[in-house]
Amino acid sequence: MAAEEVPVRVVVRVRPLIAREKLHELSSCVRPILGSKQLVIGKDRSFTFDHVLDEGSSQDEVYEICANPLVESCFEGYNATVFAYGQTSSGKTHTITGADLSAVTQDEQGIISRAVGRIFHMIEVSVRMQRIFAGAL
Ligand SMILES: Nc1ncnc2c1ncn2[C@@H]1O[C@H](COP(=O)(O)OP(=O)(O)OP(=O)(O)O)[C@@H](O)[C@H]1O
Repeated sequence: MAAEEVPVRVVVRVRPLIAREKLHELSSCVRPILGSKQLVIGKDRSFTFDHVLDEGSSQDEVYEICANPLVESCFEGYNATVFAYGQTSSGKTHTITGADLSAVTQDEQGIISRAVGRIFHMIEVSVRMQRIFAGAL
């Protein structure tokens, strides 16, 4: 298996403040600790996860950490599920499907588009290799 063999991994992604939150001068109530897997909530309540991604994390980084090892393990016969959980407006849709479905750029693509792209890429590579081997026989 490409990923470490654990049944469930929990990754926390902290999203940046959005326009309406800035407009109301709200501030973030969570603080990722740089270089660690910890997140501080409020003043001093810290929690540890498998990964903590801060406000600056890219869609690509999220995909590589949360989904790609699982997508690749599917080609070794494993089943896997990725789901987003969080309160309303926490960024589930942004993370899973992408920034804005109507005009999504490659950088903004979410986990689903990236996973489907990767699966087709791996199928293409596998077909090419089969052709090369068949030609060599
Ligand atoms: N990582 C991010 N970077 C920039 N903007 C983000 C990010 N995550 C979410 N947003 C923005 O925050 C807002 C809420 O995000 P989103 O719609 O994905 O939340 P949700 O959890 O799916 O909400 P709901 O449960 O209400 O459907 C959107 O305007 C989205 O563009």
